[in-house]
Amino acid sequence: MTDLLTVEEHRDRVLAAVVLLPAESVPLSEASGRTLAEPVLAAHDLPGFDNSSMDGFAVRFADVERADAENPATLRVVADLPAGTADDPALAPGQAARIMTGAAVPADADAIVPFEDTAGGLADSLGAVTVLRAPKAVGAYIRRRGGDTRAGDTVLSPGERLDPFALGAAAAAGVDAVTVTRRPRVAIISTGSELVAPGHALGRGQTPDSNATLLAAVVADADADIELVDRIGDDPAGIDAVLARATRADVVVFTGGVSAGAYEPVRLALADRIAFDRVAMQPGKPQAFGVLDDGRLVFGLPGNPVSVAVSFEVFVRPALLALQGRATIDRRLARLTASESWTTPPGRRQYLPAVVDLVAGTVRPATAGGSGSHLAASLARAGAFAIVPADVSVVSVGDPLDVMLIP
Ligand SMILES: Nc1nc2c(c(=O)[nH]1)N[C@H]1C(S)=C(S)[C@@H](COP(=O)(O)OP(=O)(O)OC[C@H]3O[C@@H](n4cnc5c(N)ncnc54)[C@H](O)[C@@H]3O)O[C@H]1N2
Ligand code: MOO
Repeated sequence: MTDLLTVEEHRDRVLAAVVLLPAESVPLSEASGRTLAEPVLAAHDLPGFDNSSMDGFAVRFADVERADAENPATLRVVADLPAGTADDPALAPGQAARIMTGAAVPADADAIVPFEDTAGGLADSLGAVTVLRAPKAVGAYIRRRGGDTRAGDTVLSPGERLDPFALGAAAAAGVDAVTVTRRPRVAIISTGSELVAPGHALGRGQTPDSNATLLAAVVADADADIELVDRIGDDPAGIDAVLARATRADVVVFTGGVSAGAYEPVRLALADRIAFDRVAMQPGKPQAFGVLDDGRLVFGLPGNPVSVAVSFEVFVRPALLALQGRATIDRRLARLTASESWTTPPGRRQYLPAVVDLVAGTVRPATAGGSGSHLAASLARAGAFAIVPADVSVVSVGDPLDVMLIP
């Protein structure tokens, strides 16, 4: 028996094979979930002009700085400024302009008095205004030009995922198109003559193909496109046939058929083209990976459903994100305390489906009765994987652990 690879050794091999996907320009409306290939620079200052943050009056601070209820200051209202107006009315001493939130502040004004600090409020706001409370200082309630970002400043950096906040920032900075990497195209193929479609009545020895459904969801969640989802039996000839149907894919993910049995179609068909290894992790020990001559990355994940979920998180998802040029390819880790004890396999790092309580700072197994890699339904309870080092054989209550949070 050859030595087991460490998780890092296998993962490094996978990541070393990744070639960044090409970049393309897309409108913001089509950029959600894409990864930036070039920075987004502000096209203009933001805000683009000094503007009011309150509905009220643009005033000369010197006219109202001593105003209070006993000594109100009365000003003549000489203009009305809705948001969007290009007007810049002159204000002489003793004059004010009614102004709405977002409207440009006149060059002669240096403070805003909200309606709430006047005698008449909105109801009596054209003609004259009586100020009952002085603004705190020059600049009160004025949002300054460039206070958020300056023209030419970097708003978003390469490697960032365009989430809703990032898209909003790009739009606010005056940008309507972004340069992003192409979405990876992924083919998902379940292997196993025992597999039937979910919902199909089960005969003896048959099991629902849950891996394809799980993988299609996690692939989409990794901002990749599904090129093909297929299911084949244990005949190795089916492997080349399905590869021929998936020529547009960047990544092909097989599940099942990689271990030591007599009918292992992935191993039998691909042993001379990709590497079959054993990795010191549980679940997910048998792993296949390689690059076909045409550049497609091929993963052969162990067929057990929990093994598939873990293998995807540890190897496939980082590769899909690296293909996109994503700056962060790892899930967030939290350091949490075990609230139950459990035993773990010696010599293999365990990724245990877990329930976390981030408020209490605790983690416990999601699957009763240990870490069985076949516990597909119990996996639904997990929101994380507790990572137990290879040299630990028992986790005791109170032990600190790294926990991979999903998402
Ligand atoms: N003699 C040995 N036997 C096994 C070893 C070993 O080292 N020596 N490793 C075990 C481990 S660990 C795992 S994990 C599995 C992986 O085996 P395969 O990748 O060949 O997977 P299969 O045998 O095809 O399936 C395993 C298991 O998972 C079920 N399965 C498969 N595909 C699906 C699917 N799409 N949806 C739901 N369930 C699926 C399948 O029915 C089996 O029960 O090998 C061990 N054996
Ligand atoms: O390594 Mo297997 O994936 O433990 O069940």
